[in-house]
Amino acid sequence: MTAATITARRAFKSVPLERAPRRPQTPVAFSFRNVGKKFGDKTVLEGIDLEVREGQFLAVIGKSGCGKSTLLRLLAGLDRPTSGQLAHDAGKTDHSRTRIMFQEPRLLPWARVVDNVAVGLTGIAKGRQARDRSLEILREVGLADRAGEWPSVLSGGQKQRVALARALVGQPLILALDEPLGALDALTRIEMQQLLERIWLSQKFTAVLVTHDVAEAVALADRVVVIDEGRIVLDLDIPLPRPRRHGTSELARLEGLILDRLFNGEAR
Ligand SMILES: Nc1ncnc2c1ncn2[C@@H]1O[C@H](COP(=O)(O)OP(=O)(O)OP(=O)(O)O)[C@@H](O)[C@H]1O
Repeated sequence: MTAATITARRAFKSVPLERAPRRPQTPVAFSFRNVGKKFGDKTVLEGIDLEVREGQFLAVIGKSGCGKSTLLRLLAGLDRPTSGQLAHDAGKTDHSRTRIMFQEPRLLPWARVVDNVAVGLTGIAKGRQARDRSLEILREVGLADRAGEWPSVLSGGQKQRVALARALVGQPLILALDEPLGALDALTRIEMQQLLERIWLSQKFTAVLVTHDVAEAVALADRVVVIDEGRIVLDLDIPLPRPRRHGTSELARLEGLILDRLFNGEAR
């Protein structure tokens, strides 16, 4: 039996949730403590306890409307919890080193690609320095040769690469990803997953990916949490070596565990 199987089984035996100790030597990047969020009378998140370590890749999965984006917006400081506490490293609530990327690239149509990337350096660098850093990150996402073009001439996948470059150019500690690959075709999506993994491995930021795609979650993440009706109902380690190959039996097994929790509320 592999380590992944053992961890998965352990997580399932203890449904609704068991928290195995994780890399205790690594500092905490952020933590949610008993966080709740309401919109008017509607409770969207409740009793969220989540501690994520620096450099971890976390995927957040759940059915439409379960509160995934709301959780990410709280993390990025775009909204505030109604109850409980959210803390970043050293116990401070500091959103300044968190960047968020959405399903739509949200590029400025009147700014060239390099200037769109430099938007991510607002308040950090300007002029020549901003341009050089933007070009450097464009090289990392494979778009250095498109720096002087307008966003309108890029493909959907290329626009998302620019959005990724803009999110990363300021060297965030935490990158929040709200279904960033959701609108891409299947092949472009796999290419973007590989790019994201490569950059995450080299830059070592903490990644939090909201996705509907269970295969994407287990291919990319160190850990997957499943949200159902505003609560974390499964917290699963994915301790598999990288890079991971799509379609292996180990990944399929973990996908099955997550799908069972999503649709049946339990393991097979
Ligand atoms: N600003 C808001 N005002 C009122 N209700 C909101 C607001 N933002 C989100 N909601 C509600 O909170 C619930 C959770 O929304 P959220 O966007 O977090 O879900 P989600 O899991 O990300 O869904 P999806 O996968 O469809 O994007 C939904 O019922 C939504 O209508």
